[in-house]
Amino acid sequence: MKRDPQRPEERPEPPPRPLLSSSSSSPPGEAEGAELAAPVWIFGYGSLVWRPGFEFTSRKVGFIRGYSRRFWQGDTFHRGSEKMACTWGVAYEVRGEQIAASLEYLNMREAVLGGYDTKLVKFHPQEKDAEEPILALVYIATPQNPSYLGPASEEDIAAQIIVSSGCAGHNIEYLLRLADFMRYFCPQAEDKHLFSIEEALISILPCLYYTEESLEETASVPQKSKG
Ligand SMILES: N[C@@H](CCC(=O)N[C@@H](CS)C(=O)NCC(=O)O)C(=O)O
Repeated sequence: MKRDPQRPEERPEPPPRPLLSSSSSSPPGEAEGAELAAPVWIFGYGSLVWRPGFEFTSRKVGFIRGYSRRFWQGDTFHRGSEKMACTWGVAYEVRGEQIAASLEYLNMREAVLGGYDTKLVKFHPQEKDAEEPILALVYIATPQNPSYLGPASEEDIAAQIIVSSGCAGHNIEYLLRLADFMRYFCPQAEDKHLFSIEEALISILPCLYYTEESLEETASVPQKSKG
């Protein structure tokens, strides 16, 4: 059972408006001048940040308000607050034929296999001159979904991540790639939960991160002679 982030607490959002209002009968992407049709934005905050798995036209780093990323979701397939919480991630712009293709792919990956619900949220691009927030689709796990594991200590979550892997790879990769994304693309953002789990994981597996001290300690330990 692996843990990936989802958000059990959420602020009541306004009822979602229809995502794609199209008067044409043909599916999105085949309508006349589909490339001129309005784009759809999809926000990722977990593996979608570093493994979207679908074709997109552009992407932006930014955040959504009212949600907190929590590793409280277990998954046996892919890798086993009321202050204004923010969750940072990546929003992908899809256009034309990318819309149907990405939604079909994500419905399987996120909803059918992952137990996530879909919601419309306001995405705030990180760019300084970003105008208005962008309406984006996000896949969110609620406590009612079958893979919900609920709150646990960062140490327990780290211990579970260490022993979890699945068809998409090891759960350690999931955690470390997400922590790296936050460090390099959103250094100003806080995510105590994520980095406490990473810290707990490194303290359990010091081999993951060699430090000067650990190398010196290793060197000073007398090697048992074979034989
Ligand atoms: N919905 C979140 C989490 C997505 C996520 O991690 N979903 C799992 C399925 S439950 C997944 O696709 N895992 C693929 C992987 O671990 O590479 C996001 O927006 O990134």
